[in-house]
Amino acid sequence: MTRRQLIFNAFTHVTPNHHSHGYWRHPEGHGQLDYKRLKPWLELARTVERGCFDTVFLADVVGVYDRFRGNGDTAIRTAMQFPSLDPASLVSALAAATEHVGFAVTSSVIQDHPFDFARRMSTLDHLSDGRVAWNIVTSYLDNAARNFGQDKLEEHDERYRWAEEYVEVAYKLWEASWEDDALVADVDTGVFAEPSKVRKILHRGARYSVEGPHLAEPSPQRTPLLFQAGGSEAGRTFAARHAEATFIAARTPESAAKHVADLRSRARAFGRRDDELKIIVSLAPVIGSTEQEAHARRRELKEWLSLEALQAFYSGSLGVDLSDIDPGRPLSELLLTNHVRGNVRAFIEAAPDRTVTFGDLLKETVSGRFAGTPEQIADEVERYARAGVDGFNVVPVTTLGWWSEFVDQVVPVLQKRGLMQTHYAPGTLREKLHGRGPYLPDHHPARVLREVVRKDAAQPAL
Ligand SMILES: Cc1cc2nc3c(=O)[nH]c(=O)nc-3n(C[C@H](O)[C@H](O)[C@H](O)COP(=O)(O)O)c2cc1C
Repeated sequence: MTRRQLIFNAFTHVTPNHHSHGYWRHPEGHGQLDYKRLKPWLELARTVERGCFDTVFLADVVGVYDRFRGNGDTAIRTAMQFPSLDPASLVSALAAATEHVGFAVTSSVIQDHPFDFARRMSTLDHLSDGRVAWNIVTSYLDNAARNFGQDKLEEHDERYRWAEEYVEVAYKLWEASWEDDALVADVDTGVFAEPSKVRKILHRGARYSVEGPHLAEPSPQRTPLLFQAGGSEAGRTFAARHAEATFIAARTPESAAKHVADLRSRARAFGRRDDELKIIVSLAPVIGSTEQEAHARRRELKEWLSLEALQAFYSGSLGVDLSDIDPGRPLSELLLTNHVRGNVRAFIEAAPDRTVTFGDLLKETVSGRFAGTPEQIADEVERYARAGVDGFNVVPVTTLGWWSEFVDQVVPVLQKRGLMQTHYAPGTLREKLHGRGPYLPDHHPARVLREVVRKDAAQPAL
């Protein structure tokens, strides 16, 4: 392969069930109940590093899924992304146990003040020697909004406008507050940092007013590597402008190819090169030593899925209470009714097989599960790579401890085919993924802000 090998993220969530809702009850899923202890996470990080994964990707939501039947009871009863712990708190421990693998932390713009958040990410970037990424999310749960002082979630596109200001504040702190040569630590003169080169950012915007300077000195990457997953018009535009890696929810290579083409043309319109935005899809493989074994295991695992938990999950993430859609009805029938609208209709229309029931679709959709031998899984990876995707969020089928199965059985096949790296490139996470320097390119909006802040700081104070 001429280009860099594909990206592989170990997709996980500090909770009993991330996407395989119901599997905490399965004998192989019990390990996930240890999500609140450090040891299994250290094992996970070491295992995926042994398999040359690019990152441990920590998903997060900051509320309970309370759209289904208008309350959070189902999520609470079925351990559906609940309870959950703070992902950022894990990272310094995982960084101490590893040397190369990166750590992506999900954090919503609705949850932390950007001043505090920027400092926390700079801290983690320092402590991990530049291995941190931020998954920028805008939240989709009303309960999350109410946890942070709002009556309900802001309207969808307004959340992306909010995100624009949020990243602007963070960028100013990361990129523009400290000049590269501000820190001198000169023992003879007693000057640690040069005050004229440590700037206030003087941000005044619709939601935030932040004086600065940034309390953390520049970290190895300054701005953490930027992940994002926007499916909507506003979300795709945001990804095309800011993200260095974006997730797309594609169920077939054909739909992935369309989405890739769309994102590439949007990114080009922002003056970005194609390789500046990596495009990632989910891969949730059930592994078998034969195809029959893999399919039998998949059928067996499917029995453990909790339909209720899935209804609660999709009600929350699609933003529609699905309790009035009979899960036993075939999709073709549902499409005939006017009752199913908006993104639920789009969700059903995108199903490759319309003869299945709605309940089956929910089960099939959890993470795009694929069953096969390691060779067949590698074939599937190749199909998506040919459609133009740059990498995969690998979703563990059962539990925290599942990773050794993938690393021991599938990774060697991927590596043999040149699809996955066999060793890590040196440097920060950004250097490993993008093969250029540790910082964002100078035309990225974060770097452009350096000049804006310099000019603002040069204005005489009023
Ligand atoms: C692979 C993947 C991972 C995601 N992880 C999270 C997450 O951890 N937390 C979250 O709030 N949203 C997460 N999302 C949801 C996105 O942030 C976003 O809300 C969703 O893709 C819909 O995009 P839109 O708001 O532009 O329509 C994820 C989406 C995808 C496809």
